Amino acid sequence: MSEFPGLPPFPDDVPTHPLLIVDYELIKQRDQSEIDKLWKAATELGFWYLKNHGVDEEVDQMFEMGAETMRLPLEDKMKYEQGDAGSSFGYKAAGANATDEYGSLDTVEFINVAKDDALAWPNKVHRDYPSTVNARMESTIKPFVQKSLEVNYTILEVLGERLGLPKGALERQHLMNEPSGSEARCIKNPPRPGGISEEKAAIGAHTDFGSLSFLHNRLGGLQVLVPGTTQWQYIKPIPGHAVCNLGDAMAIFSGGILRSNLHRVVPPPKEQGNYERWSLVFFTRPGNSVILRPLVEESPLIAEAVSKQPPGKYETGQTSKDWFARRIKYQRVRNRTGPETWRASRGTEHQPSAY
Ligand SMILES: O=C(O)CCC(=O)C(=O)O
Ligand SMILES: [Fe+2]
Repeated sequence: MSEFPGLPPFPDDVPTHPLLIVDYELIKQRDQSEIDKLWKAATELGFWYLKNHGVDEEVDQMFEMGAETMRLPLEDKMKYEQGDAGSSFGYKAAGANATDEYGSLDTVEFINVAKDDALAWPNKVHRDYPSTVNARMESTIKPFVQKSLEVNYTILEVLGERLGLPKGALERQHLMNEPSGSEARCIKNPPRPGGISEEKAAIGAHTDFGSLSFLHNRLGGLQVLVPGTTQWQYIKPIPGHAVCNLGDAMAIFSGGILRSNLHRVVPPPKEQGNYERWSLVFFTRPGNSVILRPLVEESPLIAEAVSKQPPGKYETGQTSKDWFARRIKYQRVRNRTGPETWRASRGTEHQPSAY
């Protein structure tokens, strides 16, 4: 099937950027040519499609959970708002984040559920959630989180091997029992009927903060800025194909061998713009105490890559927790004083002096 039921197809005459398609079943079997393909995608663009991941049913249920949550009155949702201190867990109202240095407002609502809260449920690690989240924590969110973790950890393990890291080296940066910023996010963007400029971003240009993002979407809107080009290009959603992308932590751990690429979300193209856009992401992020720096002592390949870069590049001096909190905090418009606030929220797309 090439289309999503009930939604108009992605228009034929809008250019898209083709991603490499990686087969998760073959990755699990450690098929070498599939791993070569994953490596090419991870080092060149940092984005790829992932098929045969086996999470489609849980994804559908997560979209139901998201719809139930977003239908709650705004005042109920605001009781669970993520706040301005640099935590992303909970609800984010539309317009809470800037999308650029001028302070333009984003248009999306998020419900973010911490992996730690989902796995510990009914115990609490980080915070409380709306009733619609609690009601589905056991039946929907926990299975989605568990399956997504399995997919992401498998991919990280394979990338770790290719980076020449000893077994378990990347896993130690993502210890399952250490609290982290890992989270499931359901995103709603309202219909944006024709006439609204494509440039009116729903989510501004950014790199992801953590290690690996596992994304599911049905309408267009996601765009990437391919290295060496200046034109944003759409990624076309394909049924049964998730989109995976690497975040800043993996670019840093690998000394820049792996790519954390800029992307953004704009209104879906043409007729698709008349529909609500829903997307769902699982973000795997390093443990809170992990210092973000290249793993040079553990891999000659990474040591060599770092030796070719300006000294200190990727030595952030920040823990994963602080890196993440900084990026979240300074994109909040309530913390904005001027363009410097936006710059303070940036990731590896900026030079170390901007960290
Ligand atoms: O909604 C999408 O397609 C992408 C969302 C995204 O980039 C993010 O939440 O970091
Ligand atoms: Fe993103």
